[in-house]
Amino acid sequence: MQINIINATKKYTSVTAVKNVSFNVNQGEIVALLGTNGAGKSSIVRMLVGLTKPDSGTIEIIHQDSNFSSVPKAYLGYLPEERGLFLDRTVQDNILYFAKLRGLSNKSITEKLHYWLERFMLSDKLKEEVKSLSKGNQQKVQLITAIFHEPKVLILDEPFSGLDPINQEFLIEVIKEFKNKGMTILLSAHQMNLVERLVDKVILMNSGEIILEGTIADVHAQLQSGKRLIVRFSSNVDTIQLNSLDGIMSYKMISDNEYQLAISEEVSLNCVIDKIMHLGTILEIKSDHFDLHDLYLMAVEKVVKKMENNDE
Ligand SMILES: Nc1ncnc2c1ncn2[C@@H]1O[C@H](COP(=O)(O)OP(=O)(O)OP(=O)(O)O)[C@@H](O)[C@H]1O
Repeated sequence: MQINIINATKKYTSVTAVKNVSFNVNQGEIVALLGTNGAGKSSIVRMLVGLTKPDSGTIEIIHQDSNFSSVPKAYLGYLPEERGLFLDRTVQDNILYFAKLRGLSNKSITEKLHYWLERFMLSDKLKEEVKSLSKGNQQKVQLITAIFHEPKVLILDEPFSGLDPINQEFLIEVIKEFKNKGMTILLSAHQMNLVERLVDKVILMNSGEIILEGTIADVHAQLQSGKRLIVRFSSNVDTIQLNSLDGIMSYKMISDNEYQLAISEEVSLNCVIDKIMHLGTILEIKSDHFDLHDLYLMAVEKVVKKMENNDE
C-alpha cells in the first residue's frame, strides 16, 4: 500500500495546522514526521486515518487497483497520540476487544495473543487491569492492539514516548521486522537519535510546513552541513579569534576549555587544525558528525533567517 499526500492543507478556527504539504510513503518504507510541538504532525496523521479531512488537497492510499481517501480500517494499524485503552479492564480484555473489532477469529486471536505478549515481555500481566501497569507497559499493550491484526499500513504517533531505553531498542527491532514484511510505516517522533537509525526518509516540519525532506544523506546534502570537530584546550581560548578563523562556521563551548566547531565543507580539517593550534595548547581533538537533531535545528534556523530577511 502506498500513501500519497498531495498539497494537503488543514485549517482549524485560529490556525492553519498543515500548509500545502505533499509527500509519499512507498510500500515497505518507513518515513518519520519530525518537528516541534504544534508543527502539524498529528494533524497529518489524523487526516490519514480518516479522523479529519483536509480542507484542500488530496490524500490517496493506493492498494492494487483501488484508491482510498484515508487508510481503510481493515488495513490500518494506528497508535494514536492520546492513548485509548480501557483502563479498568485487563490486558487480555483490551487486546481481545480490539482484535474482535478488526474481525479476527477466536482461533487466530488465541494463537497470536501469547506470541505477542511474550514478545513484548508482558505474559505475566495478562490478567492485570491496565490501570495497574506502568506507563511503558500500557504503551506496549496499546502497541499490541495496533499491530495484532498485521495491518498493511502502520501509523504510529509518538511510539517511543513513555518507553525506557531498553524498550525503545526493542521497538526499533519490531518496527524493522514489520518493514521487512512489506508494511508501509509512517511515524511521528521527537527522539531524533532513534529515528535516524530506523527510517528510510524523514519529513522535517515547522509551523505546518515541510522545511526539509529526504533520506538522512539527502538532508545532510541539502543543508551542506559540513563537518564537526571537538577540541579540548589546556585553558580557555579567545573565542572571537576562534570564530573568525577561515572555515569555522560556528562554535559552541561544551565544557570548560572544550569547544565544538562546525567546519565548512570547503576547507580541509588539517587546514583548520593548523590554525587553531595557534590559539592555545590542544589536549584532545576528535571529529564528530552532525546528527539528525543538529540537522533539524539547522533547518529551522535557516527558515527563521529567511523569514527575518523577508521582513526587512
Ligand atoms: N482540534 C484542534 N482544534 C484547534 N486547533 C488544533 C486542533 N488540533 C491541533 N490544533 C492546532 O494545530 C497546530 C498543529 O497541531 P498538531 O497537533 O498537528 O501538531 P504536532 O506536530 O502533532 O504537535 P505535538 O508534537 O505537540 O503533538 C497547533 O497549533 C495546534 O494547536
